[in-house]
Amino acid sequence: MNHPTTDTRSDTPRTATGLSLRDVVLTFGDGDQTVTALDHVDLDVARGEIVAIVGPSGAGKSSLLAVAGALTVPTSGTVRVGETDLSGLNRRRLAALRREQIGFVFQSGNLLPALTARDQLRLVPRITGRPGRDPDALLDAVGMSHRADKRPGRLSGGERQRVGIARALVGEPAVLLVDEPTAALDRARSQEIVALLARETHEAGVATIMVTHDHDVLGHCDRVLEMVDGALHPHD
Ligand SMILES: Nc1ncnc2c1ncn2[C@@H]1O[C@H](COP(=O)(O)OP(=O)(O)OP(=O)(O)O)[C@@H](O)[C@H]1O
Repeated sequence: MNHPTTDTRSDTPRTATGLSLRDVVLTFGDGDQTVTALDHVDLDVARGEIVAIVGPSGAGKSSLLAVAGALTVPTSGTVRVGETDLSGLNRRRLAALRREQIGFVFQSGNLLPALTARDQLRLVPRITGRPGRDPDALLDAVGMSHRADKRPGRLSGGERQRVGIARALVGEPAVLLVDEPTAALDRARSQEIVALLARETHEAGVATIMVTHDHDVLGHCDRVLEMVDGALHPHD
């Protein structure tokens, strides 16, 4: 990440900011009951960079993903996805930005039970209205081309997670938000999945934030930050 490079697929400079949070505060409740979930958070994630967020339960990691993913409007501060300042957008435009610019990967893949792996990916362009990446090429890239015709019930946890990653990337998002991707996986599978996330982040030029409790996988990430009481710190 030291040298400005150009992503082969999109011509997006690796130094371009994919996601930017400035002085973001998120509080819940009021008066004596106020909880500060995010406490003046500043964070820039470049296109082609994967940043891991660790930290204790209740520190604000899920809140960070919710704000970065345009699911929760912060109490104050600025969130930008690419060049777009989210504070200027109404609910309809926020929903459109989520569909078009943000990919989500959850703990267990969150796939639709009735659809084959290929059809999970084919559904995305119908929702976004944009062609996106070729489903078969992307399934190949995540090592799932031989399972493309299988439904989630016939796939292992690691395979489901691979399909979930491919589905999150098929719409060519600017930002990828990943919540505990290895929670349901054994150690070897966890390493494979985070290595895959890092490789796809670099190759697709997406700005990735991964929340994890799994310290064994941090070596795959470009940066690691720790969240404590709603504030971000460098991780030793
Ligand atoms: N909807 C809500 N209403 C009130 N308080 C909330 C709400 N969502 C989160 N909080 C509080 O905000 C703080 C941060 O919660 P958050 O879920 O972001 O932490 P976390 O780091 O993701 O925790 P975990 O690792 O357990 O998932 C906590 O004190 C939590 O209780």
